[in-house]
Amino acid sequence: MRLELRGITKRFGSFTANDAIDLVVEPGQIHALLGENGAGKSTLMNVLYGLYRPDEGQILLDGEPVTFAGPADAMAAGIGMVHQHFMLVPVFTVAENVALGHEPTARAGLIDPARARDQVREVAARFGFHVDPDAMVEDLPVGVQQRVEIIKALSRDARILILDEPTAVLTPQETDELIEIMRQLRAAGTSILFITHKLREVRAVADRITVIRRGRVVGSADPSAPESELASLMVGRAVSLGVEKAPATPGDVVLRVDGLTVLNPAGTPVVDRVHLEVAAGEIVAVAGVQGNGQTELAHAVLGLVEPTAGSVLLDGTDLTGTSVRDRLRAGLGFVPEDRSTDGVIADFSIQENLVLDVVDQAPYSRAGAIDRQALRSNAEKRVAEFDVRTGSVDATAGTLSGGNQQKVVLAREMSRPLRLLVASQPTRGLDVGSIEFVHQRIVAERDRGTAVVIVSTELDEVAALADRVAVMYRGRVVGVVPGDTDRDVLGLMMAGVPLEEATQQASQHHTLLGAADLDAPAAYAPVDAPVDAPVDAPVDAPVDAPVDDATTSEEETR
Ligand SMILES: Nc1ncnc2c1ncn2[C@@H]1O[C@H](COP(=O)(O)OP(=O)(O)OP(=O)(O)O)[C@@H](O)[C@H]1O
Repeated sequence: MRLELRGITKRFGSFTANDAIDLVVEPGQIHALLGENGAGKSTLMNVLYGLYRPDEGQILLDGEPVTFAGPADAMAAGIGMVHQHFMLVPVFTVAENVALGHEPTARAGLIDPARARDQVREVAARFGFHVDPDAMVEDLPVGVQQRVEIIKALSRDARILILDEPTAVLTPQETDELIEIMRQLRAAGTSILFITHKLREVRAVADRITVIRRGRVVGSADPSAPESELASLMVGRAVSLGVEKAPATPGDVVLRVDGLTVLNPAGTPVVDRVHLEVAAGEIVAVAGVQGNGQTELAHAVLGLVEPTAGSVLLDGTDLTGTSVRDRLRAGLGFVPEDRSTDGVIADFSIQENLVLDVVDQAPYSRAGAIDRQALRSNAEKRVAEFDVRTGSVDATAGTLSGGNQQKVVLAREMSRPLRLLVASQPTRGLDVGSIEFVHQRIVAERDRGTAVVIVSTELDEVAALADRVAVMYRGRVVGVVPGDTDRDVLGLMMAGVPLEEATQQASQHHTLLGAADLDAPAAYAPVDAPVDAPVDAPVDAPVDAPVDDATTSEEETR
């Protein structure tokens, strides 16, 4: 099916998020949409999926103009969308999730299990990928849950699939698998609109690239163009894709984690006797496949989870029994891995989000009263510094694009005097220009004498920042290696291969995107941590309930 967007304009109040956008996607084409944070990519996709009504412009399918009153119309016309936050019901099986709300497999609210299973098998076979229809969604790794979302869209005969930053939450191996699936879909004639900030992926899979800046199409690019060219087209200036960094000059130990053990509710150790020391003036990356205990380790340092054994010391002081607030006040900066649940409060203004932990202190509070002017001038400074794209610091965080929400979290956590910064996936969702800036800031923080822990599944990020890398596998730190260790070696260690063997194997084995072939930790009990849990959709919610972003929009009342 040929898609044409003609002159699409979408405004939010006086702000124009999409400005007369023209775009053509040919049948069986993978069309990448590139653009800096806040450029208007998600807005455009939400228009195409019927979540927003455009103020001007037309959508044409095979030359015929169409209008969508909601996602149900878009789906009926053959458009499917896989959101970043999956909309699956965790306690349902794959087949039940695919059938949910969909005729003819679900009638009068009742799902016919046999037909639902057949449908999953049929779609999976048609497009050449595998998913067990009887598996419970909550037991599946993120990459497979995403595959379920794709099957769900395909089972509703989607011929144009929108993937909005689908790889942001995937491991390198899952990313390789998704790219393979995208190729199979293309071969079967499905068109894909692919939003990503990762230029390597664009170059690996896209047939065509359209670049959007400040709501307008600014050009198209050839997928074979060098990354540096794509990067500068995206942000409108030259971007250095690495970060300048002098060797670290570590000082005294700031963070000392000693024999730390955290159990999940089932009693399985998810952090298993971990020892780790991080000195002032160095960056230690904790690398690992998602779900190997990194999240819980970070949470234990923050004080969100109670360890069953071991201790966390900050500047020699045992933090056991101290609250999160005490730790933040002692100079801990914390960037959570999931900004939307733990990083910003969507209904609070940007100004308020920038001072969440310190609003009751000077200069923001005096004699019990909040100094609004102090809040505002702080926000204006931070927004300019971190290039948060917003019309006003009074806007709620929920109206910001994903990347700009992440910048608010970073600006808040990195704008007070720190002893220790623990940042999980600090640049998730950021465009290349913003990554450059944030990486420079993190290195500057190190050079100021802060101890920095980066928790990352991105090997590029680990390579860019780390002075040392602690690799976690099944709750244990299986090795601490220098920051310039080969990424294939790191990848293999992340899959549980000991350092020596990993070094040997790495010279023989390379995957599509240059990361080592990782095995998911199959024998490892699924971690019950709240941050890793799939988003709970209420069972009776309409299948196409809009995403969080959309519900905070002016369209809510539609
Ligand atoms: N519901 C809304 N109300 C007001 N403004 C909004 C709303 N949704 C988006 N915007 C604004 O529109 C602009 C475009 O946002 P959009 O989410 O489309 O960007 P994006 O290109 O997807 O960015 P990112 O790469 O950060 O995800 C942003 O400046 C954002 O603040």
